Amino acid sequence: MLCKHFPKCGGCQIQNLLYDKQIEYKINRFIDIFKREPDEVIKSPKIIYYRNRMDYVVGPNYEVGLKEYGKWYSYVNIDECFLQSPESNIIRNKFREFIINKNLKPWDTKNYTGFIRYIVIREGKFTNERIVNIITYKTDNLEYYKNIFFEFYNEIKNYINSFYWTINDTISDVSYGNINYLLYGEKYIKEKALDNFYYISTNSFYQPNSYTAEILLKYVREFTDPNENDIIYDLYSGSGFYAIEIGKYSNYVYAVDNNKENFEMFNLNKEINNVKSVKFLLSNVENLEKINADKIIVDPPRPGINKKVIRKILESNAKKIVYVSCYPETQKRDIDILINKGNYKLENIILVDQFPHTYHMETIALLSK
Ligand SMILES: C[S@@+](CC[C@H](N)C(=O)[O-])C[C@H]1O[C@@H](n2cnc3c(N)ncnc32)[C@H](O)[C@@H]1O
Repeated sequence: MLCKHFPKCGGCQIQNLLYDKQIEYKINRFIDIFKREPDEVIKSPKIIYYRNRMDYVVGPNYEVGLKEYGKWYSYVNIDECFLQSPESNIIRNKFREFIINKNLKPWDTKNYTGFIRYIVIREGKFTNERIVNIITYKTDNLEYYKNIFFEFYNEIKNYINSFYWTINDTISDVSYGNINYLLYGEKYIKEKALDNFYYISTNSFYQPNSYTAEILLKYVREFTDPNENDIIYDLYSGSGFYAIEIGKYSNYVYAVDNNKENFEMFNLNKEINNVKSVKFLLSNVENLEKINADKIIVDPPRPGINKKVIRKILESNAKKIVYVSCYPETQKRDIDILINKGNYKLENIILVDQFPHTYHMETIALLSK
């Protein structure tokens, strides 16, 4: 596959390599960082249309697509992308046509003018449910725009289950905001991983590749090896992706995340999967007083585990740490600290190709003592 927007588009960086060569590239990157080979390398079951979320940005000249790699003010007007789905292509292209026809002004990140900022599409690969969210700057004409957006909804309604409008009234160039209107359909969509269902809202966290997400879940369960009486913390838990699965086997599971939308989804996830015992602590992980755990699952954002949190993990003396990461450089840094200061041993580390055609990878490490 070589998409016509490559290499300008920032969505994929190594699409010019055949898939096996991409894997080779990632193994070499892994070896560079960890100074050892991964114990296992797992390819993505799907290499096109694998992403369940795309945040298409709107540029000042009615570009709708992604940014050029590393350039915050260069927009790639995309009419075909192999990352999400054919339906996503249709919706995005119709959206561009719509904002042009209706003369809706794009937001300009340089001059802080305009209105339309992003269109975010999320979909459940195994449920075929889809949520569309239009992100704009603020307006005094709420009802007027609700009616306009309803016209767009009518154009795409056959493809979606849920239609939102979010207002980001700040100058930050982000695809979320604090005012959310459900304009049509279901409040949330669902995705399936192994035997579990997970609710997804406009901005709750869900692993972006639904196919490898199942693989992560399986390995995290296997590495954690949960027993009935284990006390298990799932740090940076999102909406409880791992905690819900682990909660089927252990009675004392605590998920910790600081995002309210994740908390809301967690409560629904707990219900739909009938996992009663798992508890959610809505908090910054670094604010936990103490981590009193036998086993810890940790899946931080790119900067890795906060220093205070590392200290608390070391103090916990947990016998197993399962460390999932989307940023191997910070994971290596943290693993070294855990090994050197906590006497942990790196038992296993695997590479999962969660992001085909990009140089990103997911890694899962099992540390124990
Ligand atoms: C990579 S995601 C992992 C989510 C989850 N493990 C999953 O697989 O769905 C990182 C999560 O960390 C949360 N987060 C970021 N900083 C945090 C902090 N300081 N304290 C608690 N949660 C945080 C985010 O809300 C996000 O859900």
